[in-house]
Amino acid sequence: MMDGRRHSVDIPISKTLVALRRVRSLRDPSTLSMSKFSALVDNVNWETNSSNGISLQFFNSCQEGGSGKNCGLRPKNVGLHDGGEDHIDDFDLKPKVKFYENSGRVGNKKDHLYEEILGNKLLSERYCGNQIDKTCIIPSINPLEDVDSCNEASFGLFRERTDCTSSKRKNRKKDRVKLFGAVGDVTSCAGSPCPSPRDALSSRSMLFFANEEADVVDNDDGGCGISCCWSGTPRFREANLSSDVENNPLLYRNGEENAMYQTGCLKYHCNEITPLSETPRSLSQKFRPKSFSELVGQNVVARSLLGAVCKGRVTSLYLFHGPRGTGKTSASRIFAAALNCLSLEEHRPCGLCHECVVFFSGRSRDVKEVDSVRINRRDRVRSLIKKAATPPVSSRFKVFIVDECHLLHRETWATVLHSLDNLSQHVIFVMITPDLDKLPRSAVSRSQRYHFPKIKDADITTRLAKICLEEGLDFDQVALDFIAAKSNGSMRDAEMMLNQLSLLGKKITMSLAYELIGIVSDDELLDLLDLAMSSDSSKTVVRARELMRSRIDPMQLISQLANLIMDILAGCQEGCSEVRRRFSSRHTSEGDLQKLSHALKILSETEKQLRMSKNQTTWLTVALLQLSSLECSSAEANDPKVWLDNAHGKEENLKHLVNCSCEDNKSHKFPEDCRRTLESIWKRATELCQSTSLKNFLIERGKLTSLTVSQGVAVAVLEFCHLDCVSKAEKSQKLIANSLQSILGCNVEIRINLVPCASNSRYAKVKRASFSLFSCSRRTHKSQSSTERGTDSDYSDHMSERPMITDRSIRHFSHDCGNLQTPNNCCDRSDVVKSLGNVDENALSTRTASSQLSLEDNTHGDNYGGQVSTFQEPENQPNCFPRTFRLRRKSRSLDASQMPRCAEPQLDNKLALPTMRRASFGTTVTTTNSNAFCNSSSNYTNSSGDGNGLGDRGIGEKTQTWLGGCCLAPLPSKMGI
Ligand SMILES: Nc1ncnc2c1ncn2[C@@H]1O[C@H](COP(=O)(O)OP(=O)(O)OP(=O)(O)O)[C@@H](O)[C@H]1O
Ligand SMILES: [Zn+2]
Repeated sequence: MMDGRRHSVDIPISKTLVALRRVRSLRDPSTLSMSKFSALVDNVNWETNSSNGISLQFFNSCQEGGSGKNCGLRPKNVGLHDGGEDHIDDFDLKPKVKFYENSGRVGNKKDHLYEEILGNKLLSERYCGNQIDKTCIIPSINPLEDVDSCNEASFGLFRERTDCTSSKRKNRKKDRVKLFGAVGDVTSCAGSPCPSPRDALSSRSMLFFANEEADVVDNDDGGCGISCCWSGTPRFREANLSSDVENNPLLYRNGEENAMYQTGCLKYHCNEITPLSETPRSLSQKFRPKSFSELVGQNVVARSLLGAVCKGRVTSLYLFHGPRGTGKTSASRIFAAALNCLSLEEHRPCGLCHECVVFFSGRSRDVKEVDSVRINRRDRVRSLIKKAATPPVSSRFKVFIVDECHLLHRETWATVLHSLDNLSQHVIFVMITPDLDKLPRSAVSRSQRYHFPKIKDADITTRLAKICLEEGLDFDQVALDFIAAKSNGSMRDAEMMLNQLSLLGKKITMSLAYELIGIVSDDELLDLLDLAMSSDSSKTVVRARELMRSRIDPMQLISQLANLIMDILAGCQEGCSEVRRRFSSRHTSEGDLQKLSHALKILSETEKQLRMSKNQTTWLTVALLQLSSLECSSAEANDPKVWLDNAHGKEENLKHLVNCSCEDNKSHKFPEDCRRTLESIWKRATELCQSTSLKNFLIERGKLTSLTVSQGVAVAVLEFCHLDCVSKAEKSQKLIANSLQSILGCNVEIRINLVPCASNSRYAKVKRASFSLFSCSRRTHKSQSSTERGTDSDYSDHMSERPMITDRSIRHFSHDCGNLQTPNNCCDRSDVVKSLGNVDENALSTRTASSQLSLEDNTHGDNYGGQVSTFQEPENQPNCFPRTFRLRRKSRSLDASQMPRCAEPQLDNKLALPTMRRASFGTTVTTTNSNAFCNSSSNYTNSSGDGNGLGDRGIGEKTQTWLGGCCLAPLPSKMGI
């Protein structure tokens, strides 16, 4: 059966010597040291002659039909001797180095010859189909055998392939001589704890005189790209394993088996391999799950796969997809092992049976991991299919695991899918990808898909704790929680982090984790967020700089801040740290939550900017500063209560800006707060104006009387006492808008009112009600009772200070800033003019007439000192606008056709002009003096007392058409100025 042959191959002497030197470094497989090989090399039968030739005698064993021809020693040649049937003799007598090549596979009949090198017992294994001859002990430890099959451990020195009895091989591998100086699979040697399949390429470096193509490309698979089987395990290394196994051919003892596949890994180093250590490279490798029960957080998948195995209901194409590091590759290997496990128990793979042992030791010939990049070549994929078509060597199934299968070309997919039907039932492809969308639909639909979701933090923590205990690592539970939270559902990431931390040799604590990972602690983060939201600009900037100067990457910081805010908004439920809980309990008001959600928006925008920016630190600082200048656009944010919540003690906070025009001020402090806020904003805005004259002009003549923030747009109402001032302001409106914009951080619409002062005789003469138009704020307006007003000394003072404004001239324009859209809801200019009675038409800017007349939202049922009529908006038109309101002086009612279900407004005859308040959920038309912020009756008197009011003139004869969903509100008194 055995055919020992002797071969001679020409090898340059220098290379030979180098090779031999390397051989000396080979280590003992039983201990992962190469001592045995050193001994072997020491005993190499050197034959030299004067012409610096060197001859080595090797034996190559081919089990089929070898001729036993000896290749003699030749100067400059290395003679490789085939071991033949008398190989033991050969072994004993002649060479000190012998290798046997097992090339025989005829049909289903496979004979394997194994030999332990140098004195170890010769073992042989014979396979007849899937029948394992009981005399067989362990397959394929023949060092040369699986160089061809690219799968198995090889202890090889030189190999001469020309003598292989297979003529096919002869042709293919002619004159190739290789040095295999390693324990382990030379051409694949991937995975845990050996390098991953991607590292297979590095195995090239081990090849000595090799033709690269022949080396890297598997010989048996014709270069199909199959890189290994169970690449995640070290190769067989136990020299005495065979003898152990001999006694117990089908089962290993637990410990041995574990030890076997958990030990050792290889390091490729300049053309040679030296074992790095006896332990796996990382915790991740060491603790790679080896059974379904070890697969954390993937219970459904595990149960389903196990069910398929146990019930024998397996299909030919599986697709494992899901985020990285969630166990797809591990599961595919476990699945492959389970499919071939010989155990009859439910618990499969058992890890004990022959198939399991072979598999986990990385020597299975029926489970292959395929390099999806390499397989893309047409010839390779064909070769793969051809290989798949051959029956399994010893197992029930031939399993091909294709990791990163999204890298397969369409054609490759097509070939694989096409051949699926033709392949036998025993062929199974397990495709793995993190991204299902990148696969052809046909592939997805034909496969059985298994989704591997992100692993829960709690599961990760438990696993980490277990690892720590097994590894004897000291740890703080919170640190593990933290690692789990940072690993984003990836067990691999978590284990990697733990691995890094464990290398420090200290107790695994939070601070260590922060330091190593380069992130900000919760304390620091919340401190920064607090500062940023408190509008303490300088401290915020200082703190942000400190953090970034020390260690933090702006992107990291921004993502941490965003995560933190999300946690707080979510109510700090799961796995939330104590410090976060404390923070969120401090920020419970709706206003705070609005502010936080707006902050989240800013951060997400900034993150995009950061990606493209080189100056990330600056952008981040800008973003942090913006966090304090938030505007809230939601209805809740416009709730006066929210406003009041936020107003106190934070004057400069932009939250103060939210609807400073709100008159729902049961707190008398409100107007004062509001006034101060507006003053402060106005001051800052004017300071930003570059022109000194404009600055002075604005400070002296202008006033910011209202600021309404709605839907991301701030409407600023400015007042000037003189028409000339108005004109001047109009000319500079862009500059003003820009200044305000940079303070408010949002689009600004400017409206300018002419509000003649008492001192201004020219305008004092024309005392008419003034109204201004501004965007609705969706806030409810509740009236104050006159008694309340009476006691409101501030308010009374304020009112008494201000002369009644009777001028009806309106200046109203909007400035389109950026993407601000000015609503198109315009009223007819002539109507406005008409409605204003005897107002000087020229005093109305054309823009006024074309601008939006707003109806301010109000809740149904509100009234203003008994003078207000309220009506609801149509049910089917909540919040809709533009709306049309018709006010008829004659009927003193709203046009019912336009306003269904509206109550008749109680227009006061004496009123000069109806002031429309905003409408959102309900629309209220109030008849009030424009100057009367709170509609006190005294104001009406004053208002009507001028005799120029509409009431006298009878607006009913004229029709006002108001289009638009905003408010018409009296401004001067609003801010209590
Ligand atoms: N579900 C899991 N249970 C236990 N360990 C896991 C799990 N998922 C991943 N790991 C750990 O992470 C390592 C990598 O896992 P694996 O290669 O199976 O992930 P993957 O999903 O295939 O990742 P990728 O898509 O990046 O290839 C394993 O060695 C193991 O230690
Ligand atoms: Zn088993």
